Amino acid sequence: MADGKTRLRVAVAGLGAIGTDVVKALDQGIEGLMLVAVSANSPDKHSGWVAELNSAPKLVPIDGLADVADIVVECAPSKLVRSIVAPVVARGKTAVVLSVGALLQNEDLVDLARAHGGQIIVPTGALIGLDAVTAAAIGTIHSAKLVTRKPVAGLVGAPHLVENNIQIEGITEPLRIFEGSARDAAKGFPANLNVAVALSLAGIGPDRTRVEIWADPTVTRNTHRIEVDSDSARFSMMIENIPSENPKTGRITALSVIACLRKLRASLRIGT
Ligand SMILES: NC(=O)C1=CN([C@@H]2O[C@H](COP(=O)(O)OP(=O)(O)OC[C@H]3O[C@@H](n4cnc5c(N)ncnc54)[C@H](O)[C@@H]3O)[C@@H](O)[C@H]2O)C=CC1
Ligand SMILES: O=C([O-])CC(=O)C(=O)O
Repeated sequence: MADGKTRLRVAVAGLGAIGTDVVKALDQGIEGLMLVAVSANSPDKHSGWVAELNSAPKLVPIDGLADVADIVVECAPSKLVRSIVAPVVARGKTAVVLSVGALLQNEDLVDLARAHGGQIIVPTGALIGLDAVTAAAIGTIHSAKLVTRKPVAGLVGAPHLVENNIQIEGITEPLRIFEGSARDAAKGFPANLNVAVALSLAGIGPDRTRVEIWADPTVTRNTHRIEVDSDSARFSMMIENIPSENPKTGRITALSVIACLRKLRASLRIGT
């Protein structure tokens, strides 16, 4: 549990575009939290800068994180979600999950958390407006839709494109490459459309949430527009994300995680 000063111990799994920024923010200090451990695929690559952090977190394999932390932040490839999250929630601890698309294939993790008093937190991440969506979902949401436009570099290699032999390299005009449910979007674009699943889990679920994906050579930003109609409000919102060093991931994603961590123990908490 928390240390003597009641600071919660935090570990970060995955030191890529998101994890590196989250680790640095934790090291700079977040009220009520302390960085204790990180996991990397190639620890040697990271040992230098990690050792220079003020908090000097331990480098441990992902299966050791639940032993040393109260909160584990998953920022790793989606195939690792189960091995990172299951031991955490089974000990009644908190997992912050970024690879939210993978939760659809691992829905029992939520049952595991419920059974053991753990919690899975999905930050708004690269999206916008989940506060309004969760509020509207207390009433009745009639429809929810996401339209995503990404530069080609943010989509190449996605299984949906490979399996359907859809060529997007060299296109000169926007091309709609997918239309369907959030569930199918997550299967076809596991590293590119976490936002679709986040929207669906906040609202009306992965089968009723509609998704359109465009490969768009005219945009430089990962652009997401949500359109929601409910018995309390109708709203549409758009976010244009500047890609991070990983072109699939918007820069704001790491900032959303940091904001989410700040809220955990903040004296003043704004927003749902
Ligand atoms: N919820 C959201 O809004 C968003 C979610 N994402 C998702 O978040 C996850 C992380 O994204 P990025 O940081 O951009 O990815 P990234 O590819 O930049 O970083 C992932 C890191 O995990 C490391 N890794 C691989 N195997 C590991 C292991 N066994 N142990 C520890 N580390 C390991 C990789 O070496 C890499 O450094 C991805 O699944 C991505 O799809 C990305 C953007 C938005
Ligand atoms: O949802 C994702 O996986 C990433 C994304 O679209 C973004 O960062 O804009």
